[in-house]
Amino acid sequence: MKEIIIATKNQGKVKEFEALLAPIGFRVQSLLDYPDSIDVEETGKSFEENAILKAEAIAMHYQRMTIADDSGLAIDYLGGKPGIFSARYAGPDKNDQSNINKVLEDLSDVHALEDRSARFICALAISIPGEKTKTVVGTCEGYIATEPQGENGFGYDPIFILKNRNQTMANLTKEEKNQISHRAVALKKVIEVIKHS
Ligand SMILES: O=P(O)(O)OP(=O)(O)OP(=O)(O)OC[C@H]1O[C@@H](n2cnc3c(O)ncnc32)[C@H](O)[C@@H]1O
Ligand SMILES: [Mg+2]
Repeated sequence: MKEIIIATKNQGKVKEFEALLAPIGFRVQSLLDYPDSIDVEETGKSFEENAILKAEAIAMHYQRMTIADDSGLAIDYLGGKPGIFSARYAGPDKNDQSNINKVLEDLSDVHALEDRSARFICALAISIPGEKTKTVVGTCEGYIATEPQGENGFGYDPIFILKNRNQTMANLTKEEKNQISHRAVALKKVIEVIKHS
C-alpha cells in the first residue's frame, strides 16, 4: 500500500485526509503518529508559503511523500483576517472556542448577512523527496453566523454558513463536508499528482 505523511498535528484535518485518501489506496500517517517529530514554524507570508515550509521539512526528515495543509478563514469585512493567523487569532494559546469568540466579537456591529461574507482557504503543498514541491489551493464561500451552530467538523465550522445553504459547515455530515470543503477542492487537484507516485 502507498504511504503518505500528512504534515499536521490537527486531528480534524487528519480525519478528513484519511476519508479522502484511504479509498484511493493510501495509508495515511500524520504527525500525531510521530509525537516527537520536528516542529516547523509557520513563518511564511501566505498559505502556500506555510504549506511548502511544513511539507518540505517533513518530507526531508522522513524521506517520504508528504502533504502539508495550511488553511484558514478570510473575512471580507476584516480585510481578509484572520487569514494565515487563523489558528492563533485569539492569541498564542490557540483554541477553537476562543478563536470563534474573537471573530464573533469583531463582527458584532455588522448585522446584514451579506456584509459578513467570508471564505475558507486551503493550500496544500506536496513534497516528494528529490522532486519539486507543488501547491494547489481550494476555497469555499460563505458567511459568518451570529452564533455557533452544529456539532460536526472542527475549528471555525460552527460559525461558517455555506453560500446558498441555510446551514453551517458544522451542520454537515463528514461525508457532505468532504464533498464541498476547501480541503476537498484542493485535494481533488493533488490526487492526480499523487496517483502516479
Ligand atoms: O499547522 P497544522 O499542524 O496543520 O494545524 P493547525 O490547526 O495549526 O492548522 P493551520 O496552521 O493551517 O491553521 C488553520 C486554522 O484554520 C482553521 N481551519 C482550517 N480548516 C478548517 C476547516 O475545514 N473548518 C474549520 N476551521 C478550519 C483551523 O481550526 C485553524 O484555526
Ligand atoms: Mg498550524
